[in-house]
Amino acid sequence: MSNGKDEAETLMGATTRADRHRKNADSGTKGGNPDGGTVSLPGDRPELPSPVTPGESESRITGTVVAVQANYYRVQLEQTVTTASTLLCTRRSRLKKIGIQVMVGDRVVIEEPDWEGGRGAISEVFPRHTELDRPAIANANQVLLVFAIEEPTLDPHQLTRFLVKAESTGLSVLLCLNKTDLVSEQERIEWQERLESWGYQALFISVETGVGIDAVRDRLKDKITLISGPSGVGKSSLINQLIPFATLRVGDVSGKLGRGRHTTRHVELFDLPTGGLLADSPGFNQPNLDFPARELADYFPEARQRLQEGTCQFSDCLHRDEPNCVVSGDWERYEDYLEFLEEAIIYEDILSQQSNPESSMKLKSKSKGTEQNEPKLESKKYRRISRRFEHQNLEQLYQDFEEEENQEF
Ligand SMILES: Nc1nc2c(ncn2[C@@H]2O[C@H](COP(=O)(O)OP(=O)(O)OP(=O)(O)O)[C@@H](O)[C@H]2O)c(=O)[nH]1
Ligand SMILES: [Zn+2]
Repeated sequence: MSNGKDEAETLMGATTRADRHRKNADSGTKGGNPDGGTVSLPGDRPELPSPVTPGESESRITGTVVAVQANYYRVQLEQTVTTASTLLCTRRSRLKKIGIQVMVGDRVVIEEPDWEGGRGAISEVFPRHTELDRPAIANANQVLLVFAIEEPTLDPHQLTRFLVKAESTGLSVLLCLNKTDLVSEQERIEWQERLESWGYQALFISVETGVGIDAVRDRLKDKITLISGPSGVGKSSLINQLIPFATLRVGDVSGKLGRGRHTTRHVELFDLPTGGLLADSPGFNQPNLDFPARELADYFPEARQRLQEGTCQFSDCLHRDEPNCVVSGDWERYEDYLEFLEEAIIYEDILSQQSNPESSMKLKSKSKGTEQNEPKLESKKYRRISRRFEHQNLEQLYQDFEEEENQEF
């Protein structure tokens, strides 16, 4: 953990420009998504420093942005100055001028607090340890992926898709299997061994009986954690256990209000009584594989390990049928790898069409007589894509266009 003095010297807005801001967020990364949003870390996934720190010795008021609403930022304070634990803040126009955005999860400095009115102004933003695009969140440490072992029956293919999506964030992945009360000990052990062969030490829990909840609590302590998983696995029930007396807030966290078309990138952080913050991650609940194909192997621990132990003959090997490939072969999820690879290649095609406006974009008239490029949809490649995949990607593309239009920056 960096100390306050070091951080003060590199505070964004104090000494840096907007591009430095991005560079800070990306330091220590390898590659990342072409949209620049997702941070990728090296294969061995070192523990990220926790950005949720106790109060600093300096007298400055610091806190963490827990929600963004229009141009207001709700900041949870690190110091208890009065009884107020949060302030509703604006962003200093100086920050806006130099292009520094404020995200949920950012650690910030607050000026001119109005304790009675519960207001303040964000004057500086600390460098980010991580930065995700979807959902938009800074400084997250890990993804808590929740699945049920029964009701719904655990589907290894669906689980793999969620795991790959979670791995693609570059954050640590913590897998949690709920509803163990519904299966025999034998069945639980079989799953445990299977998941270990995939490279995961899963936590087996039952929200119903309370088994394993303390272990989850322990793993979330002092971290910023994104919770993810399909419907009905017990995420809301787990959150209720982790944040007592927060039923109303849990309603928000579980995303029932937050998964609308225009709100999918909004995220809110909730305080864990044992320290740490928990965020819903709406973007992961329909896990599109929206990253370059060559990155996919990094998102399978089994493939990652093979690549650490050996080297493929071709440096650009996609591990399909190339000769002398160290990844292809006899491991359980290799078929999933091959299937996802095709999907990732299609995603790359879509991206390259986007970046080549002449061939792939058409001008569409917008309101007030303006025109805008939009992707042509009649490409042959599109016809080969399954309808569901096509629909999801287009929806995302359109959403991105809309959001860019609406952005104030
Ligand atoms: N038997 C058993 N049932 C559980 C357990 N945890 C949750 N459930 C039940 O599973 C159902 C779904 O739980 P939720 O917490 O709503 O699941 P969710 O993941 O939040 O679902 P969405 O809100 O649709 O995303 C509820 O009926 C819970 O009572 C458990 O450990 N064992
Ligand atoms: Zn290979």
